[in-house]
Amino acid sequence: MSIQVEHLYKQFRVHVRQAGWTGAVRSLFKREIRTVEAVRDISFTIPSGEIVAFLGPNGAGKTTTIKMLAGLLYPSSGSIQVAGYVPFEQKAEFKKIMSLVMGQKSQLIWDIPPMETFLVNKAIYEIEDRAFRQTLDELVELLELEELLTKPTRSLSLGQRMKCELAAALLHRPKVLFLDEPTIGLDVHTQEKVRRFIGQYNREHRTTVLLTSHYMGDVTALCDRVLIINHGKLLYDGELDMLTEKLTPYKLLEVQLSSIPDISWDAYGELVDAKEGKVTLRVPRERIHEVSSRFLQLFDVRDLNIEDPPMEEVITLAFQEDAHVS
Ligand SMILES: Nc1ncnc2c1ncn2[C@@H]1O[C@H](COP(=O)(O)OP(=O)(O)OP(=O)(O)O)[C@@H](O)[C@H]1O
Repeated sequence: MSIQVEHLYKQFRVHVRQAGWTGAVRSLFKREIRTVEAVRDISFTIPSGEIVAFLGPNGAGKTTTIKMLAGLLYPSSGSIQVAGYVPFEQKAEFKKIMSLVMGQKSQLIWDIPPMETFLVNKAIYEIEDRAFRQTLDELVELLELEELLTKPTRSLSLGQRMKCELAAALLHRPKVLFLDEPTIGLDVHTQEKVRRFIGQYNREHRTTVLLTSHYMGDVTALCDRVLIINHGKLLYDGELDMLTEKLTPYKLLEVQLSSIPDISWDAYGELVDAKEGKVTLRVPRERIHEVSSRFLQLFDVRDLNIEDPPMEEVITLAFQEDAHVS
């Protein structure tokens, strides 16, 4: 169930409000309209069963794109096919094979327990009794929902509600899943649980997943491939590892020594920090083995650690206007 997007554009026409009350009065007679180019010429393909991260800073165009993929917004131009369907045609069969989860919006009915929303979804998606029971049992086990099913939704914590949102979205066994910030606001432990569930679900059911998240932990744990968008344009489509290598052509070498010698570290790399016996250097990727061996030969090394720069650093660089990532 692949996703194909070609030359996708979305413009919004917004009324410009003038400042102050005289401006407001003037706007009544003469409405000034501005065009917001939210998505500008985006093309990509996601093969069936793949899980891909869709990243970009605030206002980059992620939600707008996802809403078009889920059939909630009309594109201004370009084409989209999701599992062979044109989303904005809103065919009933299309709704049955996809699901959209938005971390900021709830699809659960607030005043009743999640189980009742699940039953509403059963009716909407025409899920047979047996299939419903089976899927529900699996989701209750994987997401540990047992205790939550009959509590009023409004009394659930954010994390508990998010797990129920995921279950509600998956009851009809969608083949394509759009997840817009599924871990937003969750504590680290619940984030970890939710992302583990998404990974497991994707592997077991070969669901195609497009995921947006501002948490790099979600991305590194779940996705090999990332799409990066900024100002509505696609800046990068490729492997996360390649992006890291391109943007940060160095590794971090941390060495714990018995004591820090009073020498220049220039011959080893760029010094980041040196305190309490620990030296941290930025070392070009191609020199990392040679530099680590030299350390082991020349110094009294107690511990040595080689790491990629933090993903947040890579992504911050990737979001920059002039990042040469494509
Ligand atoms: N309904 C709308 N009317 C007018 N402008 C809109 C509308 N929806 C989105 N926009 C604008 O389109 C641009 C892209 O917004 P979008 O919500 O897609 O960004 P995003 O990447 O999802 O951001 P965030 O990470 O903050 O959720 C922004 O400039 C936003 O203000």
